[in-house]
Amino acid sequence: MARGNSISDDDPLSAALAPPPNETPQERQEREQREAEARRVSDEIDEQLRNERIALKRRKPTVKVLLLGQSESGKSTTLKNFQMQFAQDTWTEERSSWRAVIQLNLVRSINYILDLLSNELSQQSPTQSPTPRPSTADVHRSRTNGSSLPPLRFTEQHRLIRLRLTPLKNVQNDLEHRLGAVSQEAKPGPQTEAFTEALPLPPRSSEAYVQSRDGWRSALAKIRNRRADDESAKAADARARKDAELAEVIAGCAEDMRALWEDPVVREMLKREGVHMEHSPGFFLNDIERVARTGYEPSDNDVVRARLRTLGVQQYNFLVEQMGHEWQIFDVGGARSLRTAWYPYFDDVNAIIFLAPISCFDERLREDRRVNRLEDSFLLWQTLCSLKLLARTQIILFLNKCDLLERKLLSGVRVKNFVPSFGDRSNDVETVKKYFQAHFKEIAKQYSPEPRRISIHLTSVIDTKATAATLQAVEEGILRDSLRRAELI
Ligand SMILES: Nc1nc2c(ncn2[C@@H]2O[C@H](COP(=O)(O)OP(=O)(O)OP(=O)(O)O)[C@@H](O)[C@H]2O)c(=O)[nH]1
Ligand SMILES: [Mg+2]
Repeated sequence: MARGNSISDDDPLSAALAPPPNETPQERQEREQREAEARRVSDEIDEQLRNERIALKRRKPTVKVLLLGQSESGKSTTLKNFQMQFAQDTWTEERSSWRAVIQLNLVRSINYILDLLSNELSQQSPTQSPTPRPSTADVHRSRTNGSSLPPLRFTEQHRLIRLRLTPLKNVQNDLEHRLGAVSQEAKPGPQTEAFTEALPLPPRSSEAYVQSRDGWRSALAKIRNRRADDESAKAADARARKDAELAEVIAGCAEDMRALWEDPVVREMLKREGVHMEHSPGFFLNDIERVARTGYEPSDNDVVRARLRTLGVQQYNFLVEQMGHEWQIFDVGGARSLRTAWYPYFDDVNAIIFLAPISCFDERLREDRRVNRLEDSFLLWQTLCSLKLLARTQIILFLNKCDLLERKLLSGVRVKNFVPSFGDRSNDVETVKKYFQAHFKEIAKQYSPEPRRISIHLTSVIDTKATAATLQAVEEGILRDSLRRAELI
């Protein structure tokens, strides 16, 4: 090919690409062949890139869901339900790791009762000074001690049971040590300015966002039956021996634990203290015989009732096979001091499932005993609804713990004593649910920067069968909404 007029001799690139001036016909043919080959390869690459782009467009986008709500609202329990429904294999694999958590939940309840008992016994014996009362933050209390009642009739048997159950203190320490920080509940701390807000402002420095990914799944990994990748055979052996030892101690205490829990004087003591063990998270006192047996294997129902708090942010990915979408669910810690860690997840989230435990209308936050738990949920909901960043994010509201709400109302707790605006409405479960639901709806309507539809579900997420149906509806709703938004874009 001769040099064309348009090519300037001064252009070094054109000069380099131009054919040599004295090209023979043979050389020209070879050059043209080389150029044709280069064009073919280039076209092939273009075609490949085009196909990849089309495939990428066809691939279904990842659906990101954030679970939010105060501590003990049921976020991790909801995640467990998702796991059970959409990731059966890992669920089954992880199930036995919950044994230690359930043992700890049980032993902790017993030790709590023992502390109260010790206190009562020492008051009866003039030679001993009373032991400090256990923290009221650990269980749900609603009444104060009645001082005009006849004294409780403790016997020698109570002292013996208390003595025989002493080894459970060490069992609790051992289990807490092995599970790490997640096994400790939030303690009421000094009420710093920052945490008096339902959703504290995000920290200025991005460093404060550095979150431990050390969620409950890594705590479980530490106590797996099988050997961890980085664990020596000797260490795994010692761990298995320790597990067996703890299980033996717990099994040895089973009879006394049952006797303590079923004892009428102890029950009366709990009643007078206003302690409702059965409303507390991680309640296994009605399952002592089964849970304390050596070789105990947790059931699905046990696992959803087990309590282990979330500290870091727990991410869980799974594929919803029928739809072919990958789902990423983020489970966060709900205590006030942990809520600043939520902000980085607001950016590109498809949907938020907000859990409000409506049975908590008569309880206070563990981390700040001045704050009513339902009031905290209302405030948190209001703050989330009003965030501009989330104005177009789909929000699904779970009014959770309906089973506990029903039990509480049936036991005679009156809503109007804790929520004055409830007034003289009937204290039955349907009226109370409707009232709370209307309140959440009204807040969303009043504070959302743009009109939004909120889908509300009345749930008891420890009921895995009912929750499976709810999650199916939630999943379809989220996908429909995400697709509709994608089309609008
Ligand atoms: N009875 C009853 N218990 C529930 C329900 N939902 C959750 N729980 C129990 O409440 C406790 C706390 O639930 P979690 O799921 O750990 O709460 P969370 O919101 O993850 O709490 P943090 O990790 O502290 O933020 C657990 O023992 C659950 O089994 C419910 O609907 N009914
Ligand atoms: Mg949690």
